[in-house]
Amino acid sequence: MALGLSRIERPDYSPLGRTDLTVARDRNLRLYTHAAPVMEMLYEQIVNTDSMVVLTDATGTILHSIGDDDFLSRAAKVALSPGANWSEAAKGTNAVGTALVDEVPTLVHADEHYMHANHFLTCSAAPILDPRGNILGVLDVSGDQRSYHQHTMALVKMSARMIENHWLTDDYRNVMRLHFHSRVEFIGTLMEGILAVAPDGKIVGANRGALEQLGLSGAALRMHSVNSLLGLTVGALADRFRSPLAVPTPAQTPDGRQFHVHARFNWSVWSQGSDMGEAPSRTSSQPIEEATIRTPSTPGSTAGASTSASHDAPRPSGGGLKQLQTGDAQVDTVVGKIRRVLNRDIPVLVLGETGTGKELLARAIHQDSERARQPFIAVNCASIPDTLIEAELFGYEEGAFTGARRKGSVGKIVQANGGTLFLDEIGDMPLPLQAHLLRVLQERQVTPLGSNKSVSVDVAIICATHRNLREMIEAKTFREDLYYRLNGLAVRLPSLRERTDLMALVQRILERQCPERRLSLSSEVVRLFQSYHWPGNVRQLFNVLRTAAVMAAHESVITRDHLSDDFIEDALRAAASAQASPAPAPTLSALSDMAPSVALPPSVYAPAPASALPTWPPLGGERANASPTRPTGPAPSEPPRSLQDMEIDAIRRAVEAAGGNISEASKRLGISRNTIYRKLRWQNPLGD
Ligand SMILES: Nc1ncnc2c1ncn2[C@@H]1O[C@H](COP(=O)(O)OP(=O)(O)OP(=O)(O)O)[C@@H](O)[C@H]1O
Repeated sequence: MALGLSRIERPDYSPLGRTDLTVARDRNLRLYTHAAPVMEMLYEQIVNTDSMVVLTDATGTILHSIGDDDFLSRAAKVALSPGANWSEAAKGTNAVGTALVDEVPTLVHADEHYMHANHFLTCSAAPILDPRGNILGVLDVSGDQRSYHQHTMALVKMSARMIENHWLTDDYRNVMRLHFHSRVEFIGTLMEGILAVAPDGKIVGANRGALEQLGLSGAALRMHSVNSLLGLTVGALADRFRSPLAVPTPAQTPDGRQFHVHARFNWSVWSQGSDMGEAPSRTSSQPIEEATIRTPSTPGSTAGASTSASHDAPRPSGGGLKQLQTGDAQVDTVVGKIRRVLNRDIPVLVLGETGTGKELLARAIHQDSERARQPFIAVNCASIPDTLIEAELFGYEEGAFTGARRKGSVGKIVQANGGTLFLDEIGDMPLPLQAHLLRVLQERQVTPLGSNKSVSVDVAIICATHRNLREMIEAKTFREDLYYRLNGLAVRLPSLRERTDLMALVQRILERQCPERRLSLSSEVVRLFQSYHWPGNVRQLFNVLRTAAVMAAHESVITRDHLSDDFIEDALRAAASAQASPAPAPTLSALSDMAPSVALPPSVYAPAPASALPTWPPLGGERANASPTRPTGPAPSEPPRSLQDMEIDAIRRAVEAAGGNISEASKRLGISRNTIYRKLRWQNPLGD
């Protein structure tokens, strides 16, 4: 089975030990602080209904629960108690685990649970997201399935929203918040949208109500300023809403939606800290005091050749992304896309063959960003042994290891705090570490190995790989959830043979290498270069030119004599075979179908077209006496079944075959996860 789970066994009740649970609770103290009063209120609504209220962290581990005594003891028997993990990996389909994966409110009722032991439950869960869309945890009401009530889900959703709104207000207490709704009387209620606005007018955070009313994703919203979105300026809002008596002002979005807007801000903080053009001092969702932590690199670090850092580098004036533009349209497109997400806290995934300049691009992004004066830390996941990479990334406490490394070390993630972390060859990161990294990205906190104290971090993430991550996901060697977390914007750097600016690139490299003399190429070398396939991409070109420039010490033209013999041989062979065979199509990298250049968040992925459906298992094949591979319809003696029934049967069987793993089943069927849930619930006797 895909997740190694058995449907019929009792769930493995192996909760976290006391210490681990304490650590998990400490780490999520802020979540608990916001959630606890809301959980009490929620419980008051469901008391005496054989139910309980559950709070989990972003990994699905139960942090806290309150409920009816009788039900709590029954729930404990299926590990529905603090310390137990309810991720899909641990329990198969269940409301908490599925809400975590889908990041939407989820009801899982009775036998919709993957494990038989959980069939007595009905569970309504809603994810709790921070204002940047990072998942913080899940709020859930679980009860005896016989006590199901359709209002429970609505209550859970509203409660999760309440926690999110508290979190947002707390996060952005020192910036301006816009509370808005299309109906003025809804301002101040749970239905209102809230936007956090930086002093320069950029939108830096939003609650769920805002996304819903504006019909925009968090990422799309962060591309806007309050002016471009609502036609209002921060200055005018500040002037108007300084008075506590100010009434909401009307505003309209570019697509014609009309709202009433009320701005709230702390005038004394605002007037001191803002000159209306300044970027926010705090761009993350952390409290102010946490966001200012800067931890220097320690001597115990094992940086070596695989990691590099540039601390407090002066912000270069003409460098950055512009220097990469030498006339190739594909590179221009990549740079254009990146410019649009710059400083928007959107993780960038750079795809491309080795030597195409992925790290150079990452450095350029950092240099052009507001983080340019903070560290740029590059970690090559492929060149660090698996056994060291965890310590390298997350750091370790003094005494966590014996021997030379006993001194303790600040991990690379903490070193990058405030700046940019570049994870090169992310596809080479071992699976267990992928889970650890995902946790850090979700919680924005790092706990060094051997320590029980976590450090808050604020890093921009850029990853790169030459591997096909989609294939790795299929092969289960790369986590899908991490892929989506890292892939805010995926861009592919073209291989050198696809680029149309070879000669401009040559010129740029020669100018950089020998600024004191003007070097050019002989026409023979130009021809050789143009017919060559450059398997090592720009890195190879760079090396060939560096050698040639040295060889041509006192000359101004690089000729064939200045090139190394093996390169000439290789290039001539390539030129000869190109002449012998009909002109080959430019060898597009195998990566070309790896990812769209702009990655859409999972929620925007369209279901596969109907033509992708033939992987469906044969319809009707699940009946006891039918061969599972026989593509037959129902036996003639049976009453004809509706298409709808057959479709649902097929979905059920695919889910079964995928071991309860809905993601896997959706891939096999070529339909979205949501469609699976919708279709299966269609049959739900409770009609949800
Ligand atoms: N646009 C460019 N202009 C000048 N030099 C470049 C350019 N792109 C790449 N290079 C040079 O090519 C070499 C390889 O670049 P880089 O390390 O960024 O590639 P990469 O794709 O990250 O490689 P790998 O996949 O092996 O990690 C570096 O020496 C870099 O300076």
